[in-house]
Amino acid sequence: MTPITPAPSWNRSTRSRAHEKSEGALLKAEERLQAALVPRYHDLFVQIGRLEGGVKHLVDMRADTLDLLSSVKDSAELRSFSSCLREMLSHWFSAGLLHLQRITWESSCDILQKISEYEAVHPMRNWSDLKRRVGPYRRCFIFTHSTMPREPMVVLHTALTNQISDNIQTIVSTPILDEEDVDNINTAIFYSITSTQKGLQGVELGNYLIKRVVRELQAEFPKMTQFSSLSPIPGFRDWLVGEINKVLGSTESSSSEDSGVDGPSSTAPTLLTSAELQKVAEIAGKEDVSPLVTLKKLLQTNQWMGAESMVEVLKDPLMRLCARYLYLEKRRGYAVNPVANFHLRNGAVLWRLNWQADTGPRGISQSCGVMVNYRYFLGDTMRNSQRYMEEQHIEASQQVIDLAQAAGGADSP
Ligand SMILES: CC(C)(COP(=O)(O)OP(=O)(O)O)[C@@H](O)C(=O)NCCC(N)=O
Repeated sequence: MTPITPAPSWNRSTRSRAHEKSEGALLKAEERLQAALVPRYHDLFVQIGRLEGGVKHLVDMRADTLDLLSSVKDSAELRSFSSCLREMLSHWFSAGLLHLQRITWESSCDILQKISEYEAVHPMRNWSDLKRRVGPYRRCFIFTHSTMPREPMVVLHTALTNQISDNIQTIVSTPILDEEDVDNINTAIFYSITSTQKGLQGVELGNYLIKRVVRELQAEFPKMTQFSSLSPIPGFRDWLVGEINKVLGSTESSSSEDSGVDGPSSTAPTLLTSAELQKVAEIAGKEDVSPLVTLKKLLQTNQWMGAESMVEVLKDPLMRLCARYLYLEKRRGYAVNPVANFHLRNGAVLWRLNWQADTGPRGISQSCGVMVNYRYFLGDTMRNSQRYMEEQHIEASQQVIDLAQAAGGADSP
């Protein structure tokens, strides 16, 4: 075999110089292309951001853009405008530029008033409610930003307990206790989080705040070992009514088409077992009406809560269907429920469904009174978040998985 003779040194250096030159030219061309792709309004945003009140103006401008996007048909230009703003705001509102502040009854009135007004999850009825939320066995933390010093950007309410709460009434309606017993605290329950600036949607301030507060609480309570949310399930009741309509619609269409072949009703999603439906009809005293029609009306009017026997018979199907809604219903591969998507993005586990956890009118109307614990196992959050974001994998407890699988197993209505 002919030995490969190395090229003379002058060839090698010439070749490497030519290679470096072409590399350099390529990099310059790439920089020119990147600059050309930056929209002109990007430089305008930079100028505005440098002005007094400019960042707040850009936050409000993005909020207006999001409102526009929700009202007009999908506009690529508007979407690009919004994502350019979001990208810049995410730099200006990065974790290192946010200031953590604990709110107590001694905080200034204007901040306390905003905490009350911004509360989006469990609205406060009066000053006593507010005092309870910042008093013993409670922690309220906010992020502020130097461009809006007296504006809570995001608010997190936490209850300090000795177990993972399964009921919101025990948190927001308990009498104000005199003082905390540190030995009685080993768990943090995140029961309300609200991002107050619509223009910062997608900047993930809530995610930053939860992680920062965990560190804060670990420092204050070294014995704290459990971190979990107690979250609402907005949209579950409406989703369930939609599923009932699908079954009713498919039953009507299959009974009207006398094709003799399995119509949509044989593939319509199963909701309740025949036995469950029969009990609903008996208890409601509507045996001459389709049990699903009766159930739909009971759900839409919250009347099912009026009879203990009805509550009992609906517990199993509603828990099954809620697990299916949270664990199996997806939009573009991710959880369809926004609160589930938020906590799963953070790396939490879909850990436990709680029956009759929120029996107030709001809880019954939005989720048939069911609430969910998204549990933060600190050593696993990064992996869980990565698996959710990259593989759409939802980490869930066996209770949730069993309930969701049972939802698929109920026989046809
Ligand atoms: C759930 C929240 C806090 C998530 O906010 P954040 O972490 O900033 O996520 P994103 O809005 O940037 O995607 C936010 O969506 C919100 O305030 N939702 C309404 C109140 C609620 N907790 O459902």
